[in-house]
Amino acid sequence: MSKPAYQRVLLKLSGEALMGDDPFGINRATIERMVADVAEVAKLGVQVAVVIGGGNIFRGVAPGAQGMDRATADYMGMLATVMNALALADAMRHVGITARVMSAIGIEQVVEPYVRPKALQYLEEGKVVVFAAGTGNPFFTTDTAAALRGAEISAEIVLKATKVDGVYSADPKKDPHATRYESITFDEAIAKHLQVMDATAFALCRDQKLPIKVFSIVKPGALTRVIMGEDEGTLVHV
Ligand SMILES: Nc1ncnc2c1ncn2[C@@H]1O[C@H](COP(=O)(O)OP(=O)(O)OP(=O)(O)O)[C@@H](O)[C@H]1O
Ligand SMILES: O=c1ccn([C@@H]2O[C@H](COP(=O)(O)O)[C@@H](O)[C@H]2O)c(=O)[nH]1
Repeated sequence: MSKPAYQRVLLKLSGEALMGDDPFGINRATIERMVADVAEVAKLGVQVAVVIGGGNIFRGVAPGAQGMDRATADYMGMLATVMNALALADAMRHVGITARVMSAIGIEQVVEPYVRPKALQYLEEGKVVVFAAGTGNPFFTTDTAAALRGAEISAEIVLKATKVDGVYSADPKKDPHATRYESITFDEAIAKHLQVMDATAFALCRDQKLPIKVFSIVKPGALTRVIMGEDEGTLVHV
């Protein structure tokens, strides 16, 4: 069998995708399927760090946050990602994966704080590290947290696992004529205002020469195919 194309990856899991077909929250079958995908690549010896979103629970820019102080709403959003991270680590434990949740916000009774050398140690020990609470700062997103943590841990690539199977010329959920790119440069994605990730995340990855692969978390086997370097999703590159 051929070898994985990467040794260390930063996997950004969409919070929204965790809902499955439910209107909000965490769908059990969906989280179990996602974790099975992660288990498959962890078994290949790939070091996996995860950043989980919070869109299935709360977003600082959601209608429910209207009238709230933005920073307060954003802290709520970050706390939502902590809940998802706990659920994810627990689901991993059920399938025999040792996971460690590290939070960018101090919440020591619940999870340990993010300490970079400790995260690197866990990865080298073969544990999956789940980064919770985004960057720890309001006015950012978990996509930016993925870019930041990916650069910090010297990941070879950021894998954005989402509900769509790549980067399109327009939001494929809104425009049926949108076409998918096989690859696209960071500058092009930013210039065209492609909303699949925020511009801050694109710019950080561009400056750090950290490629991003956008692919579907819903498509069976897609994560393993990406890890094996097979044709899947869209590569965003310098
Ligand atoms: N040009 C585009 N190409 C592909 N997807 C796009 C584009 N523009 C907008 N989108 C939308 O971007 C969304 C990205 O989804 P995703 O759930 O990963 O977002 P997210 O904000 O990172 O989620 P969460 O915050 O829950 O983690 C897709 O659902 C897709 O409809
Ligand atoms: O660094 C961060 C990360 C997230 N937030 C807030 O949390 C929600 C949920 O994150 P998503 O990336 O949208 O899944 C986000 O909308 C922000 O409100 C943050 O403030 N800082």
